[in-house]
Amino acid sequence: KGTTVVKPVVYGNVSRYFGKKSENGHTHQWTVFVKPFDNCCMSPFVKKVVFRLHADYNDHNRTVTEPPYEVTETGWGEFEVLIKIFFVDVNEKPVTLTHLLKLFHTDPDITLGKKPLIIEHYDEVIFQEPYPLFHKLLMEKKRVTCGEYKHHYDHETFKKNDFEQMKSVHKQVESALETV
Ligand SMILES: Cn1nnc2cc(CO)ccc21
Repeated sequence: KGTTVVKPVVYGNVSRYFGKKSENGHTHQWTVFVKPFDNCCMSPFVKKVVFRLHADYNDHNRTVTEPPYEVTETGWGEFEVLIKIFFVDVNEKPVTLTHLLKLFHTDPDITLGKKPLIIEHYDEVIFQEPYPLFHKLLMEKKRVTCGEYKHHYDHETFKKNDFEQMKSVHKQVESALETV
């Protein structure tokens, strides 16, 4: 039958300049996250999310086992964060999203720390023919209890970058469905 379940997610980071450099050289506080696009809680089908930070951070593999799936830190540099989502069904392969942490922006209000920088990317976790029990968990539409998420898309960026990305994701799904 080829049942396909699609879970839309948003991942990225928020960053805020301290307004000055602190004694340890850190200049920004940031939060990297992954959240459901449609505000349906991910906890029924997500076992844990591991955020792999830059190797120089203490305990650079941060494991989060319940929502909100996010890590907040301070620092001075931008680097790639690996976001690995593990599912409650061990037969389902974990999904790894890569996000380039962004701290800096040309907008003076952001540079001066008057407002945060918000970067969001859209993607979809696609499950092909999940086992019945897991399928049931995937279809549970439990509303998020950790407060409604607001998506602060930078619409230009979303339309330009993520739309291209989305088209490629759909192409993958179509070709995968052809094989079944
Ligand atoms: C690359 N980067 N940027 N900011 C950082 C902070 C730490 C922890 O002190 C380690 C690495 C960092």
